[in-house]
Amino acid sequence: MNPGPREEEGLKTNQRITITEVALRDGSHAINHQYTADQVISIAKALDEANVPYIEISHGDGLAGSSLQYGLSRTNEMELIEAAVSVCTASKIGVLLLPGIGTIRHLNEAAKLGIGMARIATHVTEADISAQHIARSKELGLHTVGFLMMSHMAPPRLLAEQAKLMESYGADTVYVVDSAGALLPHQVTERIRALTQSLSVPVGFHGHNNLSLAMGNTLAAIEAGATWIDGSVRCLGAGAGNTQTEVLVAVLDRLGIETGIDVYKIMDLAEEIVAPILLKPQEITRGSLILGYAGVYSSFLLHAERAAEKFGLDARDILLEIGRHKAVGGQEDMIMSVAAELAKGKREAPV
Ligand SMILES: C[C@H](O)CC(=O)C(=O)O
Ligand SMILES: [Mn+2]
Repeated sequence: MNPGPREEEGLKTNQRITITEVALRDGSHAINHQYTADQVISIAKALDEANVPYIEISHGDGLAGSSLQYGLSRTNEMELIEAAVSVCTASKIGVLLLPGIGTIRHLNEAAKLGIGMARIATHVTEADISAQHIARSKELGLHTVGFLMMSHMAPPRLLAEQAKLMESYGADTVYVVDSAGALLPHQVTERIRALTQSLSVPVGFHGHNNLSLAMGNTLAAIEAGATWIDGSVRCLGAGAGNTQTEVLVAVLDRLGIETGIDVYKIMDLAEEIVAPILLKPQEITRGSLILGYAGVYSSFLLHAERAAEKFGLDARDILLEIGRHKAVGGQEDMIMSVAAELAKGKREAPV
């Protein structure tokens, strides 16, 4: 393939970027956790053939997320992990674990299936609850990532302190996670810089495209020193999805930044294997736009749309109210109670 002219200047990095594909985990939110084993096998196999280094698979809310609160999975995630491991030769399978939703027992179980990475995710100010999970992941010999969610809710200095805690527990990489897709490029730069200046381990970035900034933010993150980047093929992630992997691979190739991923193969799998399973195209709708605008967790979108239908409300009003409450991941139950309150207020409002 002729990649065309490379950019002369490029970004200020000569580092290789390690990409983690998250459509099989973050994308689970967008399809109501309905992945089948056949879908996971065909996507994982194609990602492996495209030479994607890491593929994350779990319920959208991490190991053991399948529940009434977060959404029931169609297929047991351990079955999905096992199936993916069996078809991958180059790619390593990773899992996400939110302490309190998943436990050490789930991590042990996934490790037995042959995963190569565990990402331990906490709210941005709660890194201290990750200590034992990070330590266990290291004992299991896994590449261990600290994943600081809702990073827009903490200023750079506090974020760096939390990242430092994760590093002290043994994390091999720490991520700035823009769960709400609310960060603007300069805010990504400040946050990534704060981490690269205070950590010795590599820094990663996970974006969401709710404000159409996932790609711009990712490039800002790379320029500020992030070397681990998440993407989802065809934007198959919560809300408007993540940085679109096949586009990112092409952009980085144009910039002369090495990912090791085959550009044609990643484009083909996005088009031929992932696009057909989408419930609807991943675009920025008024609902996903509000997530970024109000700083709300991307996975709350479908929950809010269901609540809006149930109570005859506009999902945007629910999401704005949730944003005012500063709800964090795990507080999905708040969506229904906020909706019930709004509906009550509407009924009682003087006419
Ligand atoms: C559990 C969340 O969906 C993790 C994530 O991808 C994010 O915070 O963003
Ligand atoms: Mn996400």
